[in-house]
Amino acid sequence: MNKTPIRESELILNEDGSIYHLNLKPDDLASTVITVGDPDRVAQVSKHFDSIEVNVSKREFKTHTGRFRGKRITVISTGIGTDNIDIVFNELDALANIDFESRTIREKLQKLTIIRIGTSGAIQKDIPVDSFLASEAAIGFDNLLHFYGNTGFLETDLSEAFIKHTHWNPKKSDPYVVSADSSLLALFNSVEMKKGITATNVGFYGPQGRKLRLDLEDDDLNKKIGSFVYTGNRITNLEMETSGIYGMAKLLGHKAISLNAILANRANGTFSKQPQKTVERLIEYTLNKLTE
Ligand SMILES: O=P(O)(O)O[C@H]1O[C@H](CO)[C@@H](O)[C@H]1O
Ligand SMILES: O=c1cc[nH]c(=O)[nH]1
Repeated sequence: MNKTPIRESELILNEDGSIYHLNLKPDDLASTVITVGDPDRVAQVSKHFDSIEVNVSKREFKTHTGRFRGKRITVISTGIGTDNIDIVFNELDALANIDFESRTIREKLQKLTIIRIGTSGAIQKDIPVDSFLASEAAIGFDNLLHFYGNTGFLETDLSEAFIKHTHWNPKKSDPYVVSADSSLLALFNSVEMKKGITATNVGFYGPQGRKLRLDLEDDDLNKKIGSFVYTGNRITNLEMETSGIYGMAKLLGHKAISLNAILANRANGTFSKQPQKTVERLIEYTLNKLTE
């Protein structure tokens, strides 16, 4: 074990001893963590808690830690995008696995259980708005994972087949595929929960094939993504964080699952008439499954 202290420019602590962006101290973190994109969704989750012991905010990162039916849970907002996932996951892991006094990695590493409750747009006609979908795997059109070593877990056969099928323009990115934690996939399984491969992109408009005033590089991108099938599995939905979450969780040794409230159906051109209600149902579903 390397006991050289991590330098002040790498492990950045605030004056009160909290970690740089999240403003949290190690004791503030529960071993079960729910991540949401929208800071307002944090209170939507924690309003179900019996008690809240931590309430901290900085930038887009809002955190509540409390108890739900006796189980200690942290709920934290990541904001939008895998660039924020890099910050949140490195800092959550530091809180769990680095001794802030000695600035060294702990001998015994803690494995966090991380559940994303997010919103997403389906690209398959048969996945209606207001349904739930668990991401069995994520294909990342962002490039976050390529900045790290030890990525032997990437499912390169799938990404190579995808690149070939879509004639992917390499100027966009080098797509990478990471699978979900299988025990969490089983925990959140039910007839209500659809499953599929989630595509994570670097934007909401052009990168997800949305056209307002701007021309797209490839008008057929979503169709090509939607027609890709690999060993019976298809890409079902688009959002902006899951590939980073799955990749960072695998690199750091944590368990992660991404649960999607489907608010848009891009193939049918529809959007939910009750987005808040659908997200609320997914929150209740998640909290119940965590404590069943
Ligand atoms: O609702 P959240 O969790 O933010 O997730 C989705 O919504 C945002 C875009 O509207 C992106 O972050 C996307 O991944
Ligand atoms: O279509 C959608 C809906 C929610 N979030 C996304 O990223 N895309």
